Amino acid sequence: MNILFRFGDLRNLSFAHPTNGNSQFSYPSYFSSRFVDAFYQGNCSMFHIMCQHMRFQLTEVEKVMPRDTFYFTILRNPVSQMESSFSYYKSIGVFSKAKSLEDFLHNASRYYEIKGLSRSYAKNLMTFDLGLNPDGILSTKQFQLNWRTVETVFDLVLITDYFDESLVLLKDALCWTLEDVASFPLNTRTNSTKKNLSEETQDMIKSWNALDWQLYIYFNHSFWNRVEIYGRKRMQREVEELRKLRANISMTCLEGEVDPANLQDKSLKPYQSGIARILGYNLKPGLGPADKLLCQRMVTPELQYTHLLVQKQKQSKYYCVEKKEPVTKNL
Ligand SMILES: Nc1ncnc2c1ncn2[C@@H]1O[C@H](COP(=O)(O)OS(=O)(=O)O)[C@@H](OP(=O)(O)O)[C@H]1O
Repeated sequence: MNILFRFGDLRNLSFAHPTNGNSQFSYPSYFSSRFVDAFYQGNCSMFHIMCQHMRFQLTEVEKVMPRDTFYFTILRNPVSQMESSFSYYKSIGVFSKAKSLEDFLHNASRYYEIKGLSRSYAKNLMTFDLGLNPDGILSTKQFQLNWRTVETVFDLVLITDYFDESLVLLKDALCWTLEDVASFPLNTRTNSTKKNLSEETQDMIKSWNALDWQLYIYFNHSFWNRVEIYGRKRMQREVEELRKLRANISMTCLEGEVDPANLQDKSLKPYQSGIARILGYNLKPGLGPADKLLCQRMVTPELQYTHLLVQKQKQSKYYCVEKKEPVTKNL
């Protein structure tokens, strides 16, 4: 999200933000155009970028975004995702009574309620967020239906586990530069709040999240097909370049990644959730004004950056993107 925020911020592009300064579009409800600031108020017809948390619903997103919008999403291995989700949302509804992730998995039918408000965090989270049914039947046809829906809607599906390769494919698809996608990991947890999982627990997570697991396997495969088409050597070269660039920016900007208690600038403290301790960054002292702005933006957490962009957009009286006529294709 930080990459999109910075790209739009630098170019004064307009963002579709959630109403009332929220960072989510009334999640876990399905996305609705009513949840978009300015659009709801009728001040602005179209936006350049929409990237905040939502449960995706194409028909409503299409009301807000231009016809030629590029849609992309990112999937993650459901095993590490569930471990992360449990630590982020341990204190709420669905996980609150479970003594551990293992306890939750062993007694899932007791803890998980299909109508529960926080159930999205506990089962097939990606399937849910993509607007599909997380409690769907486990059949080959259902898996295929999910793959096909996702690949019809999204122009590009990235994989968190290959973050740098993903960034290279993204910048290529959008005709951006490596500078545009150079970024630091954000929302990283301290090691003490990460848990190593046994083989047995990993297998239980895969079968509990079978719809996500099938999505992940399919798109992991299609991701590497795309890399093949891009060129393995070319990919390797560009990933190396990206890592060098990140290392250089890090030398300029960062003193280090630290526990939130040790942050010098408290305004850069990431939101802390559940039992997770989310790390932040201390910037190098004595940065010049231009470097300071760039460095600060690169480590500004999601909630604070959203607030900055909302304020900026309000002051500029909502610059809008013209709604273009639909392109009729010969089908
Ligand atoms: N660059 C990069 N490469 C690989 N992984 C990364 C990167 N940046 C963030 N992360 C990991 O993503 C997890 C947080 O995801 P999000 O930023 O989407 O969080 S949130 O949903 O907005 O709360 C969180 O995972 P966990 O640490 O396992 O919880 C981050 O560590």
